[in-house]
Amino acid sequence: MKSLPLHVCTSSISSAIINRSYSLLHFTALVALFYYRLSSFLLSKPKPSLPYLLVFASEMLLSIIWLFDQAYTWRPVSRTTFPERLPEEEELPGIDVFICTADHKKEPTLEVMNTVLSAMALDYPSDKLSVYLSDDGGSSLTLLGMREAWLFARSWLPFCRRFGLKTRCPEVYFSSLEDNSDGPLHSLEYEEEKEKIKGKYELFTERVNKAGENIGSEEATSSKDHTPVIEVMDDEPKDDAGIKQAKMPLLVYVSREKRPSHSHHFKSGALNVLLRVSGIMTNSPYILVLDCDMYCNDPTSAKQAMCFHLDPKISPSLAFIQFPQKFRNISKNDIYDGQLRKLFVIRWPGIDGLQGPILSGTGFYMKREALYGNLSQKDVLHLKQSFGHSNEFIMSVHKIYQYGAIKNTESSSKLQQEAQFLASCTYENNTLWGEQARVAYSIPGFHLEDYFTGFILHCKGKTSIFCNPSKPAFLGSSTTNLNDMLVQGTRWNCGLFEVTLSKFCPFIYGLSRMPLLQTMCYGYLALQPLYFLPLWCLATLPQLCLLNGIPIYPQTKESLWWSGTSGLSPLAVETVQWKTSISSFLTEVPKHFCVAGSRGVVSSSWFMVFSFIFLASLLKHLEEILSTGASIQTLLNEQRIWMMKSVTAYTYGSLDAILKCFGMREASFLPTNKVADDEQVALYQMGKLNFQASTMILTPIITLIILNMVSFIGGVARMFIAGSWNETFGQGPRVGWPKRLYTHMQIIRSFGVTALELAHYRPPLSHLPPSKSSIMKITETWITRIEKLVRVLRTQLGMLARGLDFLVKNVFHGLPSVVLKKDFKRRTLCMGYEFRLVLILKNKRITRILRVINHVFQNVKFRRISDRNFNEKVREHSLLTQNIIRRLTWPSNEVDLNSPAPVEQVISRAGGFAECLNQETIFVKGSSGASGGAEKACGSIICLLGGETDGEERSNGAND
Ligand SMILES: O=c1ccn([C@@H]2O[C@H](COP(=O)(O)OP(=O)(O)O[C@H]3O[C@H](CO)[C@@H](O)[C@H](O)[C@H]3O)[C@@H](O)[C@H]2O)c(=O)[nH]1
Ligand SMILES: [Mn+2]
Repeated sequence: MKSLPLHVCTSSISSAIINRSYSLLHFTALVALFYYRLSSFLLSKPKPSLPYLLVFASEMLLSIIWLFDQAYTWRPVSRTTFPERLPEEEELPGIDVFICTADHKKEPTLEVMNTVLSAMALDYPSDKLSVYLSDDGGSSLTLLGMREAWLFARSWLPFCRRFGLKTRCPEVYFSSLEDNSDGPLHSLEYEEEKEKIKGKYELFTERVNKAGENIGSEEATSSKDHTPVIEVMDDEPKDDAGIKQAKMPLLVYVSREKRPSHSHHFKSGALNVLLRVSGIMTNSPYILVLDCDMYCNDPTSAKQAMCFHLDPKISPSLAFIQFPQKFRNISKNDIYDGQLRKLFVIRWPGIDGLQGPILSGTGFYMKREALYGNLSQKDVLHLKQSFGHSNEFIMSVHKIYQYGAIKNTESSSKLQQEAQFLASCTYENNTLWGEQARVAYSIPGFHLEDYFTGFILHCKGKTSIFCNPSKPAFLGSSTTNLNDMLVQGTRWNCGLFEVTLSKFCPFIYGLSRMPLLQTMCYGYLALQPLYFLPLWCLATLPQLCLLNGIPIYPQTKESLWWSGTSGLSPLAVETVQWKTSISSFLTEVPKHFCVAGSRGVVSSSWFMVFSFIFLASLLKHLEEILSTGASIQTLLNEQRIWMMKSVTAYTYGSLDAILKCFGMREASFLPTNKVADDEQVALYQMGKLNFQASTMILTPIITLIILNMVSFIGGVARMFIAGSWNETFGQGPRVGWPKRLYTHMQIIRSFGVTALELAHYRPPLSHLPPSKSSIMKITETWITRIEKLVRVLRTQLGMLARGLDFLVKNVFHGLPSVVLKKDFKRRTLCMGYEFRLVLILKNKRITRILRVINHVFQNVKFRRISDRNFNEKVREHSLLTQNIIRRLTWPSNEVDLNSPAPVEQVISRAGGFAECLNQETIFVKGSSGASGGAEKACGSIICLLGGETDGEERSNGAND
């Protein structure tokens, strides 16, 4: 038994593979995008407009945030625990449960008490369990509620234990009784007992509610100004005399001292007080922290957590076990993404495979020692500096768990005094509380204690574990309306961004202390508030540009003509004259800049990269959604709420943080409203967005919606009226014949072109020295008049080609293959000279043309390339021209206009051939029907290459 593991960790290999391949692909595309952006920025004249630069910056920021997010997907794991293998109950360590409440109006006392009761009823030895409630409101109602809860617990806990209830939050248990499968069914004893308990529960609720009505509003000020109140619930029952009392966990009410002149550090302050007070009372080695609305849904969570804490292999560095935040009030549609799906379903299991999940505020079992920090070799003076002046507490820091001290009535008044001292608001002055470890709030006015405390712990080399059993361990209440959700989001993002702006910025403070991937995870959250910048840009700029007809992408008048020959039909590409500026640019800059040079020129096909990035991220999101069993609707909801959050919560959060940083804003923590409003809940359940929100929240959202609608309608209308489609979408693919740009087919084709480009990791002509690139300088109308083409080519080539050999060596050098394609259906023959030169000849008499071609290439000295690595098909294509020409009857299916050889093959090729493979293609189009156009074309090529032909053909193309 002992040797069996208490828990196992399974890493999901398949999803790691999917995630990593996606990341890699997407990353490549992003690099391509920046390459394009940068090059078109360098090349475009005049320099791009401000909107262009802003859009560029937005894309950069989005990509950086995306990159950090990838760390979460690197190594997702899941864990299983075996609580039945834990040691005997007597050997289990103690647990102190900390519950925080702050405001009895927003956090109904009855609900808080239900959380308290469910924690007391945890399936854990009662003498090892203690529950502390911190009441920041200092409300007499809460104290009264605690006393009542204590009384009710006397009946409730034995009932739970006796019948082994699985639901131990009384409210939930009684409200779901009809469909409750808990307890031994049909047992008369159980039914009887249940009715009795139900009566007691009703009595309990009645008393609490009545007290709530009487309390009035006199408490408003007292919540900010009162002495510490600490009360241990232990009144002995008088009425049930004779019945042997069941063991009960300790229950303590703590309301720390509050003074308007002191900062109280919100929840972190409250938790630190509990840490101290519990230290001198029970000093349990483990601590469970709960929000007041988060009840224990699965009583076994404590034992599950112990499966990790008690594993000697991992426990030395282990700081806490984090359970996911789950919510009882999520509707099926979950329009506000209240369940924070991405966080707890994707990110936390992901980071669990690294150093461990980020602390999430509630539902975690923390090792007390981890919060105290390094205690070794410290003298009393140091300890006092660090922990304050309570001797009792300093002793507790070193003491192991000692339960029962407070049962002794004599010492209990002393203890009470000491506890009050520990809960006073001056106790922390001139100590290290809030710094180092503890519950950290080193940043003035800081309230995001969870993220920050976890961060500090991880920086100290501690680890954490994410435990996500199928039965939710804890259930809380989520926000169910737009306003609350965005207010809460503002608070979180303000906190996150405050850390980013402080000296604890994860990129600086974390990087040297944590592994890179873990830092990236923290970094993602640190940057998340900044989503607001790109979203504001992208939600306004393109729209305004569309409306005003300003092309947002730089218009490149020059466009390199080239074509791809992937599986798609051969493309003809518009030729636009290169401007001399660019040509000279090309000749002047070093070769790799030539890449940039030609790149900007082919802006069109980069449309593909944009589409890829967009589609890939959507598809990945979809994959995540489907693989975790969520619905498509969830995807839509998440996208929508992300955009809404970006323009509101993230925006205000970041601004708040910046203002706080400059001391222009006071710290505040508005607890989330936990009182359900029936009307709101009804709307939420129906899946309707509730727009009853503050103007602060609504203004940006509505403004943007209107702007987008107006721009879209206005922009499209304007384009139709003015016919300025091309200008506006100047970035669209410029593939096709002149004058007939932008047909849908050409747009589709351009995808193929870009795909090829991507496959080769380089733009067209990038391999050529600038001087040779200029061969491609061709005038606009070449395509319509073959003679003109030839003339141009001749003049261009003439500069270089002093002879055929020279030409072959310098221009077509290293081109390994001739590619042929015969398309019987369209009756075309396509012949490519390693994609550099392709002839498309419409002809019925193919053999005749072949003869001509044969003639052309007879004069060329071909080299045979040696390449053992080529696969069969490519090898076939790599044969020299003669070989192919010799076989006048083609093997019909085998010879295909192949797509370019895969990059590695090209690279491995000897003799510099690697330099040469690319897809530049010259098309010569002739029609066989009309007066031997094909022959003419061939003749032209022959002339071009310096071959000899009969006079007729020559006279057509070579007059000048
Ligand atoms: O001055 C304060 C303010 C709040 N709280 C308590 O803190 C808890 C969380 O407050 P809530 O209003 O529910 O905020 P949420 O945004 O729902 O809480 C999330 O975010 C907080 C950080 O902003 C974390 O502390 C929480 O654990 C996490 O659930 C509640 O129990 C409050 O009673 C205090 O004790 N003192
Ligand atoms: Mn909450």
